[in-house]
Amino acid sequence: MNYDHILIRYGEMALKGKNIKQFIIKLQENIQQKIKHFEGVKVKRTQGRMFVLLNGNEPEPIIEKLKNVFGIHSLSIAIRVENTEEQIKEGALYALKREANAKTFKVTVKRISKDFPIPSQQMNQILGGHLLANTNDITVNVHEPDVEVRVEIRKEATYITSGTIRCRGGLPVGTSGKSLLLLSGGIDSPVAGFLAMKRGVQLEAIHFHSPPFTSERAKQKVLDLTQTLTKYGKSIKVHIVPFTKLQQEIFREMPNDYAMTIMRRMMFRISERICEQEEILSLTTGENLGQVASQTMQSMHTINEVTNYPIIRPLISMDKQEVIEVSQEIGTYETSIQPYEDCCTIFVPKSPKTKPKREKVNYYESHHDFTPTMEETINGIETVKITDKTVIDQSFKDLL
Ligand SMILES: Nc1ncnc2c1ncn2[C@@H]1O[C@H](COP(=O)(O)OP(=O)(O)OP(=O)(O)O)[C@@H](O)[C@H]1O
Repeated sequence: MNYDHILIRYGEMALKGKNIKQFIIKLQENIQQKIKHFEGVKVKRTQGRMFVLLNGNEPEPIIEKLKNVFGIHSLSIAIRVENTEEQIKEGALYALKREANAKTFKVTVKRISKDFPIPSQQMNQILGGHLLANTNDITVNVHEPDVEVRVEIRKEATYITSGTIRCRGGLPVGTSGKSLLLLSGGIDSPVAGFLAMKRGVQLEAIHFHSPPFTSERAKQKVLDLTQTLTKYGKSIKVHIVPFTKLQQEIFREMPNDYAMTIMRRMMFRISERICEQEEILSLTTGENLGQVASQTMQSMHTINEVTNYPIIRPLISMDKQEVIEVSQEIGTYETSIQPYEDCCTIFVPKSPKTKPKREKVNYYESHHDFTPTMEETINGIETVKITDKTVIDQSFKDLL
């Protein structure tokens, strides 16, 4: 007898009424995609649960992958036995004995298929007695057991587990549409992307760079961050915008204290063009309230004016320290703190307006035609698809 399945629970998704089927199919697809490199592994669905059939594979490396699949609430290693009292007893004993350090246990039986003749409560007692009789130094504790042996008697078979691993929850990536993440090399925007993905959003990313003021390393850092994000979803397309000429024109032609606001408006305008081209319905940024001049309420109001697209700002209510903690946990922090320049910080004027007015910005913009440079910039955009297998190093630029 051996653990041969991983049982997957999908919490919040169970609340989605009529759409549940579509969510479950997407979750199954995403799981299959993440573990397709393990030979013989299969993902199966039954009522309210999903199972990974291990087919001889060790469970641990597969669990490591599954922990990062949004939509999974928790999982357990399971053993599948036939629906007979003897088999279930044997399976429960195996599951309990695997927990070598446990001093107390509890059995919880769920009889989902009424084809099985013994009611749950009675089966609880039968199994509790069997486990006590066949083990030493372990007692029952129904309130705070070291281990809970869970027995689910289903129509096709019984699944027995003895531990629960909490996962990230959220919704399967791809069930909430696509968003374009404005990705800098900083700490915040990768976290924003991660949190959007957690709500089922599939990402593409856009990065503005300004060579020679920003280096090849700075661009590569963004690709590295993107690759880390693919751990939590699918491959991600990154659109790299050559921003130098337009930025220089903005800073040359516009009043210094309004240049940053106008630059941000250009970033949204260009992002919108990518959205149209890629059929993306929203933008996602790492903006927060009140951190810097471009993130005051007044500033957001003025910058937002140029787009009708919804802007998702997952970090809006978070403290910087909270954002840092998430970035450390998801593995983007160490890359984000590498000291490479960002186009938006290189060109920042000494004293940008913290309360830029819409009328003034519109007035300034109407006195200069940015269209030719804007079109040239858009024509120069390069797109690269990053998967969790993409090899990114200095020579990567040759692929662009
Ligand atoms: N070079 C860039 N390319 C794409 N998006 C950018 C770029 N620079 C900034 N952004 C977007 O604008 C948001 C606000 O940037 P800003 O530099 O004001 O704040 P930040 O807190 O330093 O953000 P981050 O830590 O993400 O760089 C970023 O979170 C990101 O979404």
